[in-house]
Amino acid sequence: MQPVISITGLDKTYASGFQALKDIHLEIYRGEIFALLGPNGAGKTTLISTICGLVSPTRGRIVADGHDIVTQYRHARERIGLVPQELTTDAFETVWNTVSFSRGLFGKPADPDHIEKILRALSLWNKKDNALITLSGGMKRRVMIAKALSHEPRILFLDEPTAGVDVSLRKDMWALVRNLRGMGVTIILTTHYIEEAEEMADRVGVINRGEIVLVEGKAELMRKLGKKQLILQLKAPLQTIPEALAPYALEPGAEACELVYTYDAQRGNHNIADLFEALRSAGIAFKDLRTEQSSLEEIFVNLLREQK
Ligand SMILES: Nc1ncnc2c1ncn2[C@@H]1O[C@H](COP(=O)(O)OP(=O)(O)OP(=O)(O)O)[C@@H](O)[C@H]1O
Repeated sequence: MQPVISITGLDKTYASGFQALKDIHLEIYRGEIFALLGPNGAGKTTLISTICGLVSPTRGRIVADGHDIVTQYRHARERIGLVPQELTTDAFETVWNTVSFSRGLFGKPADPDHIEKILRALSLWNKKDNALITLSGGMKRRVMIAKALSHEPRILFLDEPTAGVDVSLRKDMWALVRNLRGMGVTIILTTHYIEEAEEMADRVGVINRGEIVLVEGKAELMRKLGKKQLILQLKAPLQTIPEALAPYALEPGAEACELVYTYDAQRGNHNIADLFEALRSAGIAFKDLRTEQSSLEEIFVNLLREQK
């Protein structure tokens, strides 16, 4: 796949001496939704601010849509739209003016048709003459996205797009981001909501203490690291687990009659047929069963634990 952003050997040390990014190598592919996931203070904002040219790299190189972000800053920046965490707008300005003005800042000629298209796509068209101060929080956030899209960037950064946004609005935002990808925009979002990465991303990059710990397709990540559990509901509670079942490392479940078998979902040889046979031989009958797969949340927590 073709990278739209290539980062090689990127370090960032702030003036305070604090090293916020350590030897980052990362490629973002054209047309994907990439979620940069990490705990507070991991370096997510520093990384996207560096790609957007707002923070200068200490070492390393970043190329955005074919342009070096340091030596060809203007060209690189033109390709990029950034929706920052904080809403930075003039509260008394109208939606239309805010978005149109932003396009002008990039030296692009006025294009009312384009502005109309994005306002409609973001369900803001009927608010175009409203002052920002009269809008709800969710609408203001959408204005920030419209602003970032006003100069027709190929790459859109969303820094914590749903921080402090309630659950139903969060779902609207996810649908919106998918729509934007449908329009051909590559999307990089930062989040510490695992649910958000799980819901939206094609690939997930995990950053912790300034280092990229892992980059993986979301489905692969879940498949690779996800443990699966088979939960058997027994007909009668077990006092002890018979010796013959020891190889399966069975554990009692949350309910009295439950027995849990944990296996690696990726491996084909997880012996479930053998387990059933062994249960039958031991005279243990079950009336129902279900499987559960670990979520990205559990995977993430385990990853960070391993790193310590
Ligand atoms: N201007 C600065 N000078 C010194 N240190 C900074 C500066 N900006 C950020 N840092 C530090 O760099 C680290 C990474 O911060 P950053 O904002 O990139 O993290 P983050 O992953 O975006 O966190 P959050 O999820 O809380 O937004 C933090 O320890 C932060 O205190």
